[in-house]
Amino acid sequence: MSGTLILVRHGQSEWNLKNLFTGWRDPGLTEKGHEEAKEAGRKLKALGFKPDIAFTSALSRAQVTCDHILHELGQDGLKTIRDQALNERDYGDLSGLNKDDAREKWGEEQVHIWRRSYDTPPPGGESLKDTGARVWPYFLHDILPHVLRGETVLVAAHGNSLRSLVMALDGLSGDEIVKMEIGTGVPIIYRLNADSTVASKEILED
Ligand SMILES: O=C(O)[C@@H](CO)OP(=O)(O)O
Repeated sequence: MSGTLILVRHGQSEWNLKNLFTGWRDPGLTEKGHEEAKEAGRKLKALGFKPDIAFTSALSRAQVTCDHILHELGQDGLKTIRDQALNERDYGDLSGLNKDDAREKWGEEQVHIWRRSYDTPPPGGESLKDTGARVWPYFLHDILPHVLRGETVLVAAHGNSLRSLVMALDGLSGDEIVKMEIGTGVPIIYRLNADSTVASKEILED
């Protein structure tokens, strides 16, 4: 067995609440979102987790979530690396549009394909496959070596950047990933084997 990888999607953002496609836009967290992030930190603390390093995206909702978690853990100031490789999937022309308005305009099925399919990009944006093509190499090169050294690594990122990571870690197919959702502020704990395969996975839901 090697180390531990803790994945957390940011708490609820202002645009999650308003039901807008967000992607690379940069809204802040709602009150509920701040609370979800703190609660994630409290859950991790109760279980005795103590990250050695943290990674987050270039977007504030993930960075603030990361800060809240580290604060709850009593680890303010822990080395934290911010990189846009962990950003949310770029929603292209859909960014800023209301998801219900989009369903009315293009139909329920088309919008679901843009939101959840593996390889169909939204207009002008990234598919989950495109997202994985930047998340996975970054994970392999920058994050995984820490886990394989036996460290505990916190990654605070986004629904779809984390879906692409979970897809690769769990070996899910393009069909299986369609049904997979990641909740805001819900930690996912992976223990990895020395050969980087998954030894165990636990989702810290309420
Ligand atoms: O708008 C977004 O960027 C994402 C995550 O909030 O939305 P969806 O769940 O529709 O992929």
